[in-house]
Amino acid sequence: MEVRDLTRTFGDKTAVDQVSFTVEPGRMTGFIGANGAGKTTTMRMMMGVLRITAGEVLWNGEPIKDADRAAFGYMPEERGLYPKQTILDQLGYLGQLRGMNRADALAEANRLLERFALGDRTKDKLETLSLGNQQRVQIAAALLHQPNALILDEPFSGLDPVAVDSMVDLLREHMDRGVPVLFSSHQLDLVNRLCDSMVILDHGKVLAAGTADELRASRPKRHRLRCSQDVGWVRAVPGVTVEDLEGTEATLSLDDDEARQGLLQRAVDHGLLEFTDLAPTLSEIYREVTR
Ligand SMILES: Nc1ncnc2c1ncn2[C@@H]1O[C@H](COP(=O)(O)OP(=O)(O)OP(=O)(O)O)[C@@H](O)[C@H]1O
Repeated sequence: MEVRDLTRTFGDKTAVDQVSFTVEPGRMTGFIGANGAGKTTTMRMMMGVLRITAGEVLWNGEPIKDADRAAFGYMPEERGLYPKQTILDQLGYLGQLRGMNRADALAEANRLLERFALGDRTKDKLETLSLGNQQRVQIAAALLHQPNALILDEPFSGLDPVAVDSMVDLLREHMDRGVPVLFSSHQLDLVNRLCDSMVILDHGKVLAAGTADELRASRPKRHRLRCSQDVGWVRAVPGVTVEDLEGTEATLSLDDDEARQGLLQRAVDHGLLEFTDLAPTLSEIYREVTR
């Protein structure tokens, strides 16, 4: 699934500005960005529930059609299940809307609800469930018809850790069938743990996209230096930028190999104990690119 130069304006405000990225088959791609970055607007355009101002959405290399989208699983931000209807009834109905026969839809709904520990609540009205459990039903609704792709707007918000794990297990089963999964989240630790790839959006623009390793490789390398003696001298080494320095330890970055050589030579004279590369966490990358 690919979006190319996708743009949406509201009046004179550009909410999504020439956004391009790809969601690979069988991959979980995290869509991250601050409130108002444009994630929901992008997903709505991908699902065809919001008009595209410019750009396009491609599915298997071709402009996407409504029939393709009908086979997708979508969890919209506004959710949209019926509070007063019983859980099983509405899942059965939603399955039928997606082309399943009622018996198959009910059987699959029962199976999913069982997996989410809601097997004894199937005859209850949605509104009688806790918010986290309503969320589980929403997820079941998106997965019911063995979707070809999944577009999930904040699917993990409000879920307890056990529910997150059972949802991830379910999503992995779909990914194993080659389904591309795009999900938005504010929970960077979760995105770090779950995603093969990520897209960082800010003020409607893609700031960075790729696998965690690609994103790490694209950031300036940082190092930790530890010596047996005070390391205040590092500030004077050409090509070294000091980020943090305390006594015998410093966190720094280097302009080039020459700077590395110069640093290490002096470090040996000051009792070098440790010189390590620091891999940035996703949170650090996120903060750095959105700064
Ligand atoms: N129907 C609309 N009319 C006018 N402006 C809109 C509309 N929908 C979204 N916007 C604006 O577009 C921008 C992007 O909003 P969007 O909901 O896509 O962000 P988001 O990244 O999903 O945020 P959040 O994480 O808070 O859900 C915001 O400035 C928002 O106010």
